[in-house]
Amino acid sequence: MSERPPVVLIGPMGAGKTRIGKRVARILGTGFVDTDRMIVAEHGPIADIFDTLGEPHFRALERDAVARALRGSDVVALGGGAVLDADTRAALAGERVVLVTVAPEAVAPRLRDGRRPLVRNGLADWERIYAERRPIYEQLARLTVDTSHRPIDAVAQEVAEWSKTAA
Ligand SMILES: Nc1ncnc2c1ncn2[C@@H]1O[C@H](COP(=O)(O)OP(=O)(O)O)[C@@H](O)[C@H]1O
Ligand SMILES: O=C(O)C1=C[C@@H](OP(=O)(O)O)[C@@H](O)[C@H](O)C1
Ligand SMILES: [Mg+2]
Repeated sequence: MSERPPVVLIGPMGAGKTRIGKRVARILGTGFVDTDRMIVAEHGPIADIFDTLGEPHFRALERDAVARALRGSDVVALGGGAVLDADTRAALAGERVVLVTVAPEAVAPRLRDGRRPLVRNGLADWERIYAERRPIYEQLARLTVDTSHRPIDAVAQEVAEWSKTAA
């Protein structure tokens, strides 16, 4: 566990935050935390939380998970909507925040596993949600990497190298 604030991956659903975060941590030889995985471990599948308790309840669980993850983790992948929370945005300001992006045509096959309740009705919803959040992502990010046409390993390597030089 590191004394410095973590490297934090943000960005739209299916961009690769979870996969890349895990690889970055492996390259750096450090720990990794995914806030969605914390929520699933503690409260069950995300789709079930949305269906039974609603999105506001999920966001409250997420806010709590993010606050814990940011304390003392090395690499953290957030869920795509975590930055909607003002406390989370304040905590991320000026930190080593990486925006992971992807083009609609590349993300479409990645969203078909049915685990993301907000995009059950298809790509148009993904595009609308991304457009709404894009200004927030871009304001917070100090590095942007696109995963549409590059293998996960190459992107992870770039993020790991950058994280060593970023104060
Ligand atoms: N170049 C790539 N970079 C990142 N993820 C990719 C890439 N190509 C395919 N994927 C796939 O995209 C899916 C979504 O990745 P995930 O890390 O869960 O995204 P997020 O956490 O941003 O929602 C995974 O199944 C992953 O294997
Ligand atoms: O963008 C969002 O609002 C969400 C993104 C998901 O995480 P990923 O971005 O890792 O898919 C997950 O937190 C939930 O389905 C809601
Ligand atoms: Mg994820």
